[in-house]
Amino acid sequence: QWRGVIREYWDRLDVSKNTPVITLGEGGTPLIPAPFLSEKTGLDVYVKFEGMNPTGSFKDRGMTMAISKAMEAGAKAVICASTGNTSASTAAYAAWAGITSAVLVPDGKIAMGKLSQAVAHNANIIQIEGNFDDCLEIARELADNYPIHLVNSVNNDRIEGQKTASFEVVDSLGRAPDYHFMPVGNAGNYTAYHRGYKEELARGRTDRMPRIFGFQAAGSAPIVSGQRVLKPETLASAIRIGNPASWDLALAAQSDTNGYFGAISDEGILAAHRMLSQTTGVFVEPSSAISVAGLMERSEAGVLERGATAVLTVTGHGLKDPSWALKTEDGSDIEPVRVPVDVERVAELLGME
Ligand SMILES: Cc1ncc(COP(=O)(O)O)c(/C=C/C(=O)C(=O)O)c1O
Repeated sequence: QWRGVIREYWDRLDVSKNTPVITLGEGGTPLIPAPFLSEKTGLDVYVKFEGMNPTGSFKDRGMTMAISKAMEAGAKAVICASTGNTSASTAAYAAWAGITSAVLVPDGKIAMGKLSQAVAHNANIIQIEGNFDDCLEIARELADNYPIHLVNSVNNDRIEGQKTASFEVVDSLGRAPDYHFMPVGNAGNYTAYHRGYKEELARGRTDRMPRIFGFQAAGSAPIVSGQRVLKPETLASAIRIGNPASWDLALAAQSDTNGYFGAISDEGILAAHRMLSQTTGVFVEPSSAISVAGLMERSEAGVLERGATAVLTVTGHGLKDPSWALKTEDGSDIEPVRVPVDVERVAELLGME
């Protein structure tokens, strides 16, 4: 029986018998072989399906640590800025812990699934008339000046919890992969995977450090361009972030992994989203599909070694933002065919003559 990230990796986290373990059973997510993507790229491709965490995104890994450590420090209230998934996770873990949560979200820019979670878990939700970066500035100010604990990924406890995903990949493969692909918003997750693999290397559980490839949406790619994006724009709302909170840490990680940051267009993200769900049976929110788009782009660029092992982290479940699956490539609504109760008609439609 999986006991959640803190209990599974107790000796690799900064916890003690004084740490209350606030958990919803996060972690232990599937590492799914992807034969279609392997065939297409000539690599051995696996998908780490982080949408299978309790609130449907990888944020739960960091939240179990952030809220547990906050409670250890006596916190009675937590706050976060969020494009959506952090707010859903904060609200859920705070509800279980019986403490108050406040979440600041960019007005009108949060996917319905995520908003419904924050509401359902009774968070104090405030829509800020600005973008995620504005929300984070306010959340940091409040945490500095009021008795409320910040649980964004600027809080190292979040990175600590999220590094456990690398441990699970090494547990599953018996070593680190050659390449790891993931989306990048604040770059906390990029930092966390690097930290996890570095620790696994130091404890001799792997003989290699993967090259970590991080991808941003073309309209919101500060790390790729090297400068802050004041008005980030992309349909991938989870990673619509113009001033990454872990920018410096991610650049340090990039140099240690011979890593790469790339940008993908919104069209490329949606094409990858369709490819993943139709060929690999994994349904993710658009931002997560950028890992697949990045794999294809780097494979077509001819920079990936044939036969190498690649892990793609897909960070959020498709049910968070399902509307994109109901639109065709040209953006028109998909309306499934409708017939009367008539078995011949159905047989005909299914081509069963
Ligand atoms: C589905 C999904 N995929 C990728 C990212 C990027 O991770 P980082 O690069 O560690 O920021 C996010 C981030 C979301 C928030 O930042 C938030 O919820 O406030 C996400 O929800």
